[in-house]
Amino acid sequence: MSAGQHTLAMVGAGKMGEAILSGLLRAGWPPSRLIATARRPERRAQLAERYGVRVLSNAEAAAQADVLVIGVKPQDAATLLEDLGPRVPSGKLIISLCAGLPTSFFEKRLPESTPVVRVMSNTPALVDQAMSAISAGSHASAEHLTLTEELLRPLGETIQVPESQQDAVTALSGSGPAYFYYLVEAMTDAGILLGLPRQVAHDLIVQAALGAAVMLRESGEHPVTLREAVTSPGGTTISAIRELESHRVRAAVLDAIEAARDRARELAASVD
Ligand SMILES: NC(=O)C1=CN([C@@H]2O[C@H](COP(=O)(O)OP(=O)(O)OC[C@H]3O[C@@H](n4cnc5c(N)ncnc54)[C@H](O)[C@@H]3O)[C@@H](O)[C@H]2O)C=CC1
Ligand SMILES: O=C(O)[C@@H]1CCC=N1
Repeated sequence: MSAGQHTLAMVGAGKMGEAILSGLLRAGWPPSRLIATARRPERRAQLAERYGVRVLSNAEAAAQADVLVIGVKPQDAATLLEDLGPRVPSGKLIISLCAGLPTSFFEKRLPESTPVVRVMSNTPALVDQAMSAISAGSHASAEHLTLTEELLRPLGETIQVPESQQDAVTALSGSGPAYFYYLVEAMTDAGILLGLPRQVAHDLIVQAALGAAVMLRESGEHPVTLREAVTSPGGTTISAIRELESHRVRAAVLDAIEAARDRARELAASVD
């Protein structure tokens, strides 16, 4: 069955859920085949008004949709499934967006043999530039993986990874946009330090980031080669690079991303 015939429920439609729902609508999904659930009444009203999707209870969503995407925080997943898990009818595909939680976490809380696919996406789904990494649980078939890829492809790139790599993917790519925003904030502050108006500094950095990203993707060159092309002998860039090196920024990046990977593991350990 192709993605075009399914009804999808976003169970816990927060930031990621909204990014995915809005992307599916942009890709041509009719609102009648999309369902959202949310805890707060104001959020439920907002989703119905903003997107025209059906906003139902979790149990109604599980009954009516054939693909259930779990978009709650990892810390809320056990509570959600305690109530919902036993009520999920057989034959549904469960797609989890939850950082850290293994497919086995869901499998043990759902009716036997329920197929579960684990996905780590990221917020650039809002502009169809996500990277969604996909792994099969023990009852998910190649068809379930293909269907999940079809669902997510309008939102950006997709890649299949072994589930053992998902915590690393989460640290690198799920959280990745935040690292770039953090760098943009810091670089904008540097522009202000040097006397530029905030908006000018912001615009300069955003365009530099965009240009660098497009060059990385389209040139196929190694980042070192691209950086060397900017770094003139005796010029300005090497003076900045020397400071970055003396502050051990590369080591800080390695440590930061390892800490994010460790946190994904902790989230899983804390809920079992
Ligand atoms: N925000 C991000 O950049 C990314 C988040 N993720 C994962 O996506 C998931 C969602 O993250 P966000 O969208 O940032 O969180 P969020 O807090 O914005 O959204 C979660 C939503 O689930 C709702 N919810 C919680 N319990 C519920 C229940 N029992 N029934 C119905 N709704 C319920 C909350 O009210 C909220 O609206 C998390 O598991 C996170 O690990 C993955 C990749 C990137
Ligand atoms: O910070 C988090 O836990 C989520 C998962 C990846 C990105 N945001």
